[in-house]
Amino acid sequence: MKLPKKLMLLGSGELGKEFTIAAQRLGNHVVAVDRYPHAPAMQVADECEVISMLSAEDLERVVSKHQPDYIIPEIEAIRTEKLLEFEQRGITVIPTAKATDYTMNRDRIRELAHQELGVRTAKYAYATTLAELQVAASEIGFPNVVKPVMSSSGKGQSVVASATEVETAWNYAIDGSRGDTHKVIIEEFINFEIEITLLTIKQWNAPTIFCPPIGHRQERGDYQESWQPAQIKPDRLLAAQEIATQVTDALGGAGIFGVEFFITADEVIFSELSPRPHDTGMVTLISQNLNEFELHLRAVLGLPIPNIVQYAPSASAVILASKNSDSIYFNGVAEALSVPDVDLRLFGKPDSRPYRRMGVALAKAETTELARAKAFEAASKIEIVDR
Ligand SMILES: Nc1ncnc2c1ncn2[C@@H]1O[C@H](COP(=O)(O)OP(=O)(O)OP(=O)(O)O)[C@@H](O)[C@H]1O
Ligand SMILES: NCC(=O)N[C@@H]1O[C@H](COP(=O)([O-])[O-])[C@@H](O)[C@H]1O
Ligand SMILES: [Mg+2]
Repeated sequence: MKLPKKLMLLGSGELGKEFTIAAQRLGNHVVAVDRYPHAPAMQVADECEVISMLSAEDLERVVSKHQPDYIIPEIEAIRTEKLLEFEQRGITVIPTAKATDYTMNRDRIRELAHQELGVRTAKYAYATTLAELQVAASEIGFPNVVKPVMSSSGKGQSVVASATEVETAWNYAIDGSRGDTHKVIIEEFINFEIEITLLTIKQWNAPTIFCPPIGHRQERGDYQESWQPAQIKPDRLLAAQEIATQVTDALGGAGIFGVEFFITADEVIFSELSPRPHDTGMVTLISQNLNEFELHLRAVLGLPIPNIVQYAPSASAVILASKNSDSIYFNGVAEALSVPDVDLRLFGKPDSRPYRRMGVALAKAETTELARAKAFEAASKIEIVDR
């Protein structure tokens, strides 16, 4: 294997930025692509392109122009049929074009896990009209969770407490849906003790390996804080590792996957997975010898991963914007960094909107509780101002 390789990143947010840094540390050439200019990964990549990644023509144009060795999707919203075509033409799509196609929408990956592989998931049904959703809701029971089939980061997702709320949830899901599909998934509400991301590294020519489990807390369907290791019983962890291996084997290829599980008093329930680094996995930027981006890169390029070492209990806490602005400054950086074993990533997104993730605070400590408190404290010291 000869380096450098040319890597084309489809999606250039905070996850892509750290991946680009990891790739360039080993001398690779990165072309960062996204829908808007000055996206985080573009600030550190060798070259960049601003296109609609849902457009087959746009994708064709940039792939023909740059002739990458690898196409590395960083977001879900990509014209995945086109990725299948690139793969047939001999370009390696990470982890596989099939994996990006199956995980673009919630229905295919859910059916693969539940129907083909027999993995335990929340009870679910689909609806394409309000009337269908009302019937499905009465069958699944209350509370339940309604989500657009095409969405991520909690967009269009709501918890429905009773029959009177179904219509509001339907409208919210349709408004929050990516594209023009009017299909929603309704799931039984899982009353979990903890939810985890199991970073699963699938390699070309070596066995699948795992990072210590990451616990996380979500609000509005979007992650607020994560910590590692998550305290779960060894037999639960083993069960999650077996499911993660089964699902990622069915998707094939190589790379890191963020496999999400709900852990209840007596069950391990598969939720969904990202065939790429996971937002909650940003905690590995401080916790491990190799972070999730370095692991992804090594898996993609077929480089060895001799060990994954967790240095100490660690945590991450998000820094969110509160309003629309295109003039972003951060106050409180010095205060946040004055505590030992605390670090920050400020993504450099050119504009903000309410709840947009603009940065993350990272912390290490003697226990996950202390690390969480430190990361939260550091994040709360950062104030986003206009000038
Ligand atoms: N059936 C459920 N029962 C209980 N909580 C749920 C259920 N489905 C989703 N949630 C909560 O909402 C969060 C977001 O849901 P999910 O992961 O399906 O959405 P997402 O939009 O794909 O998020 P992301 O892209 O950020 O991973 C979950 O992490 C969990 O906290
Ligand atoms: N849960 C998926 C996730 O966290 N994805 C990360 O957020 C970026 C989009 O951010 P934006 O919406 O602020 O542009 C994506 O590009 C990726 O880095
Ligand atoms: Mg999720």
